[in-house]
Amino acid sequence: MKKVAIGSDHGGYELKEALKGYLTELGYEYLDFGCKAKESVDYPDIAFLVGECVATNPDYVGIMIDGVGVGSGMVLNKIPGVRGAVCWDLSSVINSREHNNANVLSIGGQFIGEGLAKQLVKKWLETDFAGGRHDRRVTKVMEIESRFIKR
Ligand SMILES: O=P(O)(O)OC[C@H]1O[C@@H](O)[C@H](O)[C@@H]1O
Repeated sequence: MKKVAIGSDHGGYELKEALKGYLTELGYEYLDFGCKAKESVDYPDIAFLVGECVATNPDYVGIMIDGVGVGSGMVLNKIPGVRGAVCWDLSSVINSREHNNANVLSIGGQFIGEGLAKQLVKKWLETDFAGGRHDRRVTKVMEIESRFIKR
C-alpha cells in the first residue's frame, strides 16, 4: 500500500484536515506538508513539497488541495517525475490513474465538498494504471519531460 504525501494552502486546509482522518480510516499512512492553519499561504510552496516527496520516494503518492486545484497542478507538473492530475469528479479521477498513471491528485477545496472529496480520494488511491497502450503514451509524456531536464 502506497503512503500519501498530503498538503494544502489556506483554500484547502479544512478539507485536508478532514481527509487526514479519512486516510487513517482507510489504512493509509500519510505525511502532512502543511499548511498548519487557515492563514493565507502560497500554494506553490506546499505543492512543491508534496511533489518533491513523490518524485524522490517511490513509496509515496500525493494529494494537494488548494482553492481550485489548477495552480497546484501547474506547480506539480514542473517537478520531474511528477504526473499531477487536477480532478473534479469520479470520471476524471479514474481516467487520471488508468490512463495517465497520475502520482499526485490535485483538487479544489472551494469546489469539492468533504463527501465528494472522500469518494474521489478513495477511488483515486484504489485505481490501478491500466498499462497497454497507455504505457506507450505515459512513456512519451516522460520523454518530453526529459528533453527539458538540464544536466
Ligand atoms: O485565497 P486567495 O489568496 O484569494 O487565492 C488563492 C487561491 O486561488 C488560486 O490561486 C488557488 O486555488 C488558491 O488556493
